Amino acid sequence: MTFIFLNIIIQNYNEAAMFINIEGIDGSGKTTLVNNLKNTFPDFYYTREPTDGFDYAGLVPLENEYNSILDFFLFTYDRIRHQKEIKENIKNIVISDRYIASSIAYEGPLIERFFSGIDETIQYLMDVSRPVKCMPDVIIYLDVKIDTALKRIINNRKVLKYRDEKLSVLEKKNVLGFVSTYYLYFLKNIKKFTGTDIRVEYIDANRPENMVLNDTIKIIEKLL
Ligand SMILES: Nc1ncnc2c1ncn2[C@@H]1O[C@H](COP(=O)(O)OP(=O)(O)O)[C@@H](O)[C@H]1O
Ligand SMILES: Cc1cn([C@H]2C[C@H](O)[C@@H](COP(=O)(O)OP(=O)(O)O)O2)c(=O)[nH]c1=O
Repeated sequence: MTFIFLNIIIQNYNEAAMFINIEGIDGSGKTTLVNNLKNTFPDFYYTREPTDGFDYAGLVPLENEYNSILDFFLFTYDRIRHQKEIKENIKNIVISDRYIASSIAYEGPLIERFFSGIDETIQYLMDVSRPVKCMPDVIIYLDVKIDTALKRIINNRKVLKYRDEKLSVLEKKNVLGFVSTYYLYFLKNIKKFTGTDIRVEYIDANRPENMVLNDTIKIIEKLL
């Protein structure tokens, strides 16, 4: 009996590893941070959204007034398929470059027009996200000034993503303003919207990448 009991404890312990999301607007430095983390914590499992199987062709141009509803469901469909990969690796520590908070932040502002405001919008998006069973234990948000992020994207010729090719820099700046508002509101009220105790950590990502990395390492080491 003891052996079975011990085995259950070990199993639960393994499943109780950690799922960390790295979030932030385009150009906040998520990909750079994740690449640096891979050198520091090579044994963690790294993933990202949109996943490699994402249906970019399904996205509709921004000018289509219903694009955000369709985009939200495309990203959520991608996330539901992503569950298997996360569950299979959760015995370890899983780090995802973007996850559910990205859908709230990017699709929320454009869907708000169907609702009375940000609260009702986010509540709706979380309701239709119920098939997403893996929720993060920790969200690390890279907080960056929009102008700083835009400069990084443009200077490094990081094409404004698929939906953004047609946007002027000013329009993209405007979009990222709404995205930041939704990100910060969602994260500030994370317990209300998710019903779970997700730990949120904010990192000043305006600073050089080594400082962002060091802060992140300190956060993760405290969690281990
Ligand atoms: N802390 C930083 N300071 C200055 N430049 C950075 C920093 N982090 C990333 N960059 C640069 O900014 C650009 C966007 O970074 P990236 O990691 O791709 O951002 P994201 O994945 O959040 O869109 C890259 O060219 C990268 O080299
Ligand atoms: C995961 C996700 C990403 N996105 C957007 C954010 C990015 O602008 C774009 C592509 O993400 P990504 O390839 O990660 O670009 P970035 O380097 O900016 O992080 O997809 C959503 O709109 N909703 C989502 O659910």
